[in-house]
Amino acid sequence: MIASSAKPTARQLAPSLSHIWQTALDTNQPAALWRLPNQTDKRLIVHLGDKLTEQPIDLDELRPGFAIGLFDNPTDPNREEMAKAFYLHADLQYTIDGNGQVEPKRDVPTASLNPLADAFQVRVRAAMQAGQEPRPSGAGSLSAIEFTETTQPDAQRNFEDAVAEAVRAMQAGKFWKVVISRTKTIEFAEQPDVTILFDRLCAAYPAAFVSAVWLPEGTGGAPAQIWLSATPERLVSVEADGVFRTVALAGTQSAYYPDGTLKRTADALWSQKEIEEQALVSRYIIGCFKKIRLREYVEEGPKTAQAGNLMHLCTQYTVDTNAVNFPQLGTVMLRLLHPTSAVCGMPRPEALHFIQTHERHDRRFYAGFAGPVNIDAASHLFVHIRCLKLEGKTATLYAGAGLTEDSDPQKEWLETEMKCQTLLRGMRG
Ligand SMILES: C=C(O[C@@H]1C=C(C(=O)O)C=C[C@H]1O)C(=O)O
Repeated sequence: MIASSAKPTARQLAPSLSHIWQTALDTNQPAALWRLPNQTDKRLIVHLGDKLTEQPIDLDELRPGFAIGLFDNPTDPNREEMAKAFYLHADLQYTIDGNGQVEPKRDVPTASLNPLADAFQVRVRAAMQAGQEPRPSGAGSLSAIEFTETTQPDAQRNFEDAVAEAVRAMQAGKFWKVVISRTKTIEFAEQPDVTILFDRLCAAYPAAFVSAVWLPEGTGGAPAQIWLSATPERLVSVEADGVFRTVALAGTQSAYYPDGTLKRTADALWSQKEIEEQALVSRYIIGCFKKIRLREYVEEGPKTAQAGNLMHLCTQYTVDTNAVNFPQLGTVMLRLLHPTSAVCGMPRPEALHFIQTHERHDRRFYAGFAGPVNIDAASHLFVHIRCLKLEGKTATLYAGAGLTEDSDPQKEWLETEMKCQTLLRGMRG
């Protein structure tokens, strides 16, 4: 017999991303996996210990972790309350490089968590020894992941009725903008490996923030679920050097001509309705700066930005928090901005009320916010759109459209279809 007992290399001994992710699922430990826009490294954290609860998101105080906040959780802008979110601590941290090589970070969690951390590592090793081969990393993975769309016969009519109703309310002067959303359900042939879907989205959308968040049963009283997204919209970020960023993103068109060729961003034409819709979002952000008497911000745009299969109008805002001596700006702006008029409307209370009374689904984390906090001394929170909720083999996709009094219900429906395509195309790989 030819000996096949060559010593395993260090590489073969290292767990793969899917080993660690699967162990988090098997042990009911919440986990978050993400890749920042235009970066190669992916990050994974596992939360050990206590059940997740909603907590105030104070970027200056929280220990490293990942926040995921509900849409329907606005704070009263007149009270000094902080935005709330479910918060996963980075008790175990891993970096996954461009070749799929996993590097654990040697930060020991707090002493009381050590036994849990050890037990987790044992489970990961057991998964490896059980012969679960680490799959090749990257979107090139050949495993077919099949899914079919579930037909929802009344979905289009219900959505268009809600749009027509919103248009009437805006023509009557009740509010100026509202974002109405709908869902689309798909059924996977078998429970998908989320790390493959995540890798595919990363490869398809290098400029997006891509994330997958595992919330075990009972988080916020809900069944076990995984939220997956590839969002183009930054809500609030504060870099290690103290630079604060946010964007006003709105207006949507396909990034392709009808014959399938890609448009250049410079060739995108925008209607008056879209220009006004985006200007409302910009005005809202500037209104927030005014409220806190911040004058020294840099505004760039609006410019056309490509987001996967779509294009949007985007204005970027940056502030040097060191120069203006305002270290809490990120925390304060998160409280003031969420939910922005890009996903809710203006004025916010009226738009929110309309959404709550006219949408037939609970948005949960759709149009909430998600992202790493105090990881490598930086925090990056994104508006949680272009997302889906996975429960077993069933995924619910969410997509919305910003409406003004000039909106056409059928066009808005098509816009939500295009937004659903971002994830559907990306996941097909
Ligand atoms: C609400 C969504 O997207 C938002 C709404 C947009 C619009 O109305 O044109 C554009 C970008 C996003 O700010 C979504 O993708 O579900």
